[in-house]
Amino acid sequence: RDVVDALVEFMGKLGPGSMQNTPNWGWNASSDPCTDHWYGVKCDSSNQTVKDIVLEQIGLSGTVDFESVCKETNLLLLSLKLNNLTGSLAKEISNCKRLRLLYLNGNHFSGDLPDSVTDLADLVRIDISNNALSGKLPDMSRNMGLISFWAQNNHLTGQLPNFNYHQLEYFDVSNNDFTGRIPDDTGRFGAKSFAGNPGLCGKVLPNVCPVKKKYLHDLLMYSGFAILGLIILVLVALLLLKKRQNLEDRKRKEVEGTKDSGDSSESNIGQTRSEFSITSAENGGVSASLVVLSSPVEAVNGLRFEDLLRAPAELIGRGKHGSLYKVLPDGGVPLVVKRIKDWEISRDEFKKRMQRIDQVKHPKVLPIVAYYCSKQEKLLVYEFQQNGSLFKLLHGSQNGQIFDWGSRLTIACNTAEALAFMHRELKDDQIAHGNLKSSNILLTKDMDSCMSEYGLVVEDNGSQNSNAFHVDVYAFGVVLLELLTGKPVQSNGLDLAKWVNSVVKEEWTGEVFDKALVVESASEERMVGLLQIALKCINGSPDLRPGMDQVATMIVSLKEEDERSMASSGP
Ligand SMILES: Nc1ncnc2c1ncn2[C@@H]1O[C@H](COP(=O)(O)OP(=O)(O)OP(=O)(O)O)[C@@H](O)[C@H]1O
Repeated sequence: RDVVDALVEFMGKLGPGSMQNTPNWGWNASSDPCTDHWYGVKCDSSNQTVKDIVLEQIGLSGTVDFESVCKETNLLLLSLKLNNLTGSLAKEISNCKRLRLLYLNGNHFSGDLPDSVTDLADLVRIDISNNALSGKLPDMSRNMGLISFWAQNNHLTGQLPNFNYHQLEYFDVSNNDFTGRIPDDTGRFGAKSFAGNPGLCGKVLPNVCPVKKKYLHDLLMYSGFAILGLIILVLVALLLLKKRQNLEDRKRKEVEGTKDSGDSSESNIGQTRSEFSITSAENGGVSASLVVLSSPVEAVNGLRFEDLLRAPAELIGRGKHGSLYKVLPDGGVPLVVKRIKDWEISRDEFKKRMQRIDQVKHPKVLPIVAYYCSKQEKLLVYEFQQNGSLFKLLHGSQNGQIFDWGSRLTIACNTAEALAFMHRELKDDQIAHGNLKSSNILLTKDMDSCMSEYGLVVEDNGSQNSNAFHVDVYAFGVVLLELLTGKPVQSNGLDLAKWVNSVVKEEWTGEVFDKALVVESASEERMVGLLQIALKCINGSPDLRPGMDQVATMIVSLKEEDERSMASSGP
């Protein structure tokens, strides 16, 4: 009875329409909506509850009393579309808990769509289009089952709320006053669904959205972090530098103190410089023993052994054949001092050898600046090369440097020519390099390559000695393999040579090359050409290896071919 009374009250407020006087109108408290078949009412199969109320296009002109109509809590469908209804949509709409379909379109409703609509958990379709609704829409993503939302031709404002766009089949909010970004990230609804909202922007609309403030905020935040990180890094680097300087100062003072007191005992001298400075002082008149060869570097010409002794020294390598120190003489250029150990060679012989090497000058061979020879030790002085070695370039941290095919071929060519020249000039003296490897190919300040430590190693074995030039050719072949494969060498290059030989035998030649070269699309034809030269150099039978002259000629012509092809394929 309560429900019937409430429905009658609801109808009373809807105002007179065109159908009230028809015989089956019903809608009075003395009849039953189901059994007496009220106009527009449908009930469940047991005629107990009203399921649908459909009062469409019958000229109703009052207001909707949602509180009353929703007394029928089992209502599934309420359609009042295409009338002249006015007033607002009250929050009591949510009392129609099971409402699935709500059609209010084509009236004169005003005010907003109440938040309580989002409590209608079973709502499937809602049409509020063509009214005079205003205000913001509630967050409709809570209406999980919604598949149609029509709200076009109203005066709705604010940002579009979230919807379950993935689920929606129909969506129209065109011709309102919405603003901001379209939240539809599915892109399922085109411009038509959003048109007529001048303040809206998005992918599908002509209005492109400005960069989100959040992005700007994030960008600023992250750059802030990066700058902070950088500042910390710089501070740490400065701190380390300062520490190092202090250490060097301390060492220098220690050494100077030692000299001043006339005490040359080992224990008083800084560890890094002790090895060559003490033992070299064996014969007293030390300055006479340092032979300074004519050097292109002016600052080196007046170098005295005392200058070397006094200068701060840093051990930078301890190899098979000796130790290497970086030395910074007062006011001079940085030098390196190679201390060769266990070299059974007479002083005269050593001197003669060094002088011969000095006479044979090649621009791509690092000249010896000075040498020192005593019974117990041999020292060689070279200019320090700040850009490191080919080894470092190939296998060290590359700091984003690209070591391309052209540069590799140039180094191969320079080294081959320099080695061929030295072999030619020093053939009669039987002076080969003896220890060619990528760490002995250095890079000058102009990133030119130059070969270092020529002639410092002589194998004791007499029969091998006669093959010293062939050994150099083998070593050069291994350098070529390193350039081509980008792989480091172990066991004197035997492992790399073995691996390359096996891959080539299996005809997977392409697999051999450094990925960096493949990525750069270096000419495979010329890489294979260089590989063939390398394989000739590492021939197991020394006598079958080509001479360095021959090797240099082959590489020069390969380089010319490469340059020609670059020029013809250039812009
Ligand atoms: N003149 C130089 N300037 C700058 N770095 C150099 C110079 N000479 C050698 N080096 C580098 O110093 C490091 C140590 O050199 P060292 O000659 O002691 O090593 P090695 O050649 O591996 O040993 P070994 O010659 O005894 O077999 C190497 O990385 C080498 O490239």
